[in-house]
Amino acid sequence: MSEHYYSKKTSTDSEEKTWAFQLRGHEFEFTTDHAVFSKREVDFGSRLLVEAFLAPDVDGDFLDLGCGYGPVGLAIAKDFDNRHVMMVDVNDRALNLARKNAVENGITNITVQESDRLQGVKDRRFASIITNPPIRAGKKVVHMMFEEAKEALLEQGELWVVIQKKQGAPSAKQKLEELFGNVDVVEKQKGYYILKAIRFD
Ligand SMILES: C[S@@+](CC[C@H](N)C(=O)[O-])C[C@H]1O[C@@H](n2cnc3c(N)ncnc32)[C@H](O)[C@@H]1O
Repeated sequence: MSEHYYSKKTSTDSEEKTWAFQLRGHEFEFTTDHAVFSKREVDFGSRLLVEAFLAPDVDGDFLDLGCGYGPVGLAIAKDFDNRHVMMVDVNDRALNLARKNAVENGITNITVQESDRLQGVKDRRFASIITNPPIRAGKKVVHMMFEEAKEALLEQGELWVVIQKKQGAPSAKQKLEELFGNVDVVEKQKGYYILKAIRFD
């Protein structure tokens, strides 16, 4: 059976690598491994998302949905140390790396937890949900994530998404418009779109 970064269990051999990367003006050391998304450097889209992100007006925790080895949630947790960042993923290896990367970078205002979409954090509400979604898991899964994200946001909470035009940015934008009644293209670079939708009801 083929193995993907969105699989829950990872049987591929482990070969951890550690490298440095700067995000939001902070120097990080990330450890990554086989069968984890973007293992050689921080993905261009994730970096664009992290750099574009602004805290919402509303108080509350943040959620990094599909955290992988942790670059998005950890960079945001570092910069907003008055907020708590919940980081979730389905992939066990990614979750363990995210925990390790939090420790190695001295970041404590986070919780790393297994969750299929938002099913594992059903009782929680967030001020911002930030995601580089698992395109390869399919449009149905990604759009379900958007639906569940809307329900999990506080009033005036914000959903931030990075998605490439060729991987479905137009249909993601349309889905967010339908769900939230608003969507903003915060940034566009090299075919990557940063979309933001605000929960008003
Ligand atoms: C495009 S990657 C982004 C990873 C990480 N945020 C980064 O920037 O490197 C999407 C992530 O979503 C995770 N994922 C796939 N299906 C998921 C699901 N049903 N629920 C939660 N996370 C999922 C994958 O394991 C993967 O780590």
